[in-house]
Amino acid sequence: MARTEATKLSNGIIHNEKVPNGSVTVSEIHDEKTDYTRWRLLDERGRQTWHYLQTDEEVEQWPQSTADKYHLGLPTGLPNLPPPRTPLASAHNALTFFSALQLPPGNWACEYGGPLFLLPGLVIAWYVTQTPIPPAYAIQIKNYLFARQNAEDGGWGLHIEGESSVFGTAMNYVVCRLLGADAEDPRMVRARALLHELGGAVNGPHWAKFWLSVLGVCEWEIVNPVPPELWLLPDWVPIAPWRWWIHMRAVFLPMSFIWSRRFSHPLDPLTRSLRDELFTQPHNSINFAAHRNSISPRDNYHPKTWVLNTINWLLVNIWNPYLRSARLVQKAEAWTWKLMQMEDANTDFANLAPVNGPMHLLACYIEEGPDAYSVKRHRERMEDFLWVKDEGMLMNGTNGVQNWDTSFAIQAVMACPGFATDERWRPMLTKALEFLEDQQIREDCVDQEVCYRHPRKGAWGFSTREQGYTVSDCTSEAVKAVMQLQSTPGYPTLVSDERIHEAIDIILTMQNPSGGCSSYEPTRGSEYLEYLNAAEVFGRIMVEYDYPECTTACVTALMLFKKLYPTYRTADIDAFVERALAYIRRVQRPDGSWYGSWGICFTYAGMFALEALAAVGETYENSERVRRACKFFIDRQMEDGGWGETYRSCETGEWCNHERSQVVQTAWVCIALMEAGFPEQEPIRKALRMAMGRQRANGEWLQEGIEGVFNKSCMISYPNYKFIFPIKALGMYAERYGDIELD
Ligand SMILES: CC(C)=CCC[C@@H](C)[C@H]1CC[C@@]2(C)C3=C(CC[C@]12C)[C@@]1(C)CC[C@H](O)C(C)(C)[C@@H]1CC3
Repeated sequence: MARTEATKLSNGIIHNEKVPNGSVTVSEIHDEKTDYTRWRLLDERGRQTWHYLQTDEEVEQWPQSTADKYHLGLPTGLPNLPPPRTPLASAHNALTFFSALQLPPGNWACEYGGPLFLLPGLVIAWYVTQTPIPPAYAIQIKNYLFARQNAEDGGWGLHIEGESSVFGTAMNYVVCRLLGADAEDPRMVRARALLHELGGAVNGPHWAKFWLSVLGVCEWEIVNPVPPELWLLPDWVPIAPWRWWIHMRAVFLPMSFIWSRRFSHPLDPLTRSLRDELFTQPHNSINFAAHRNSISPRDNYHPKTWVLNTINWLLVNIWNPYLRSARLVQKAEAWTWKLMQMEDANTDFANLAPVNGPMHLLACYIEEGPDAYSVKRHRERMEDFLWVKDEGMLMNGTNGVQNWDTSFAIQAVMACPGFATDERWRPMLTKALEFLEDQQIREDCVDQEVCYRHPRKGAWGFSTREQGYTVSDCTSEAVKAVMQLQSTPGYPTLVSDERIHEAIDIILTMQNPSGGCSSYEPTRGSEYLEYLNAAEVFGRIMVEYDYPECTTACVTALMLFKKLYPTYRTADIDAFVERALAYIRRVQRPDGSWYGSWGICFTYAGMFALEALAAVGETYENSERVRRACKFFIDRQMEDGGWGETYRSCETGEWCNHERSQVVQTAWVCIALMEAGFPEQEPIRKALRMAMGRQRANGEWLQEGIEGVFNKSCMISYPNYKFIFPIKALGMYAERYGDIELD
């Protein structure tokens, strides 16, 4: 075994430096582990944080819940159930299991991993802001990354199922090193070899170059400009940042501030060593400025356009050296800082998402110093993004899936005849209703026009009320769940009519002139802004687009509302629905399918689109397009009765069959066919038989392929879907055809 020398770093992590001639093999590696019986998930009104208990006393006082055990991959001890013979019995078993995972405030939680570019931002931000990293976190994060290292080449990709890229490999290599991994650990050696094969870190995309410059491993000259001056453009300018998709402008904001300050962590032994490890030539011989546009083909999903390249050239060669006056810089930085403070105030430092969150932490550290309240609060908020599972600790794509999964869970149960009025499920559903009531956003943002925020009073976001961002379909799915429960005998009216009206008012603001709906706001800028897409690794990110999924959610919420409240804004609702349906019809592809942007892929969007059409009475019987849509699915049913497509469908825009059918996608298609009123029962029965066949004796289904996507190229996990959608499909079947045995 090689000899190691331990160095204690400023952040408290013990860092093992292998003496150069040492070598170890994978079989000799004994990674440190944490004690899984000591992890606990705390859910405070939806704010979820994991805690590693230090003493036996604490362990005794705070017992591990079934949900903790399940998420950690420990045996839950949940009992085997009578084998289900009918769809409803299967749904019942599934719900028996799933209900045990409900958290005390009434919501469900789960891992929300997939992207592999989030931890690097967090860990680099922690490191450069001297934030102490608890040893248990360091151990767990490394374990997760090693568990997710691609077996064939030792690298990491953009997401957990993606092929290795410079972005994934360079950045996660850095994370492991910052958390104490040894450069001579064979897994690091392999990752480094691959990175060098791909040309080294100079071939990373813009975000990689940005973070490596922050860390002091690259020179800032390698980073294409991120000028905060853009925030000074008058609002009417077609490229003004307020028009961009909310995630892009939220990232651009702190990034432009940090870029403008050219913050770099002072060199230390570890970063000095990284300067040697990440490149294929000696650090001092690299012409960083010449690598601004270097990028490996594996990372170049959306190559920069000639327009952007020209703008970058002008900024680097003319604007920055000759025209960018100190006064202007100061003004731009002051205004970006003000906008950042508004984002922090409006979210209580939770921030929109895990990319801008760590950047805000760093920006506050730069501007206000290490002891500022803003820095302290941001450090606390970083906890909200972390998740622990059997493989280790990862960073979620948001601060959780609280509202979204809880709304869908309610709707799935509502699809099962008799469940909502069954005493067995009433407490669970009432709790879930209480949670949604608590999470509706009750106030608009302070100075919403100044900080370009869309109205939010009455809305629901994807995760929590604190995060506080209106999302069209999250509002719709939540208000649907609330209306469904509150109109069922035996449930309290927690959300008043007035508050339901407020939600509907918000939904009515979400439609674009096209008739379609986007995610967070109506579209504010032209699709041509995609010419300025500088991220390289993602497609279609610059502005809000229309999505059949979001549009459908709005339509179905409005239709249910109209049924229950037939007098409120009826004309507006009718006009909205008509335009929305025209949009859904227009974007159907000639082969009968719809392309999905938030779930993989055609199976997901098809389910929504057919639900929207069914909501206005357009079904197989009376519509050629619905028949075409059904044919699209029937043609792709697999031998075993299921359906399966891979994430490649999202990337390529063409159906890519999975080698194995997937329970979640099979449920989506069953729901789609039932919504469509597909006249033959056999394909649906066969599909549900397959799903029931994969159900375990305790009622659960095991995790299969990844379910979700964003920005066309990045996949993201929705582990609760394997409960929610099969339950809904089984319930719908029983409702429509009777709860009969399927064979
Ligand atoms: C490129 C950047 C900034 C990465 C950070 C990740 C976010 C952009 C992603 C992670 C989760 C994500 C996919 C999400 C959405 C938008 C983009 C998010 C927030 C939305 C809200 C869009 C509308 C969708 O119908 C749905 C509600 C499913 C998702 C939920 C998650």
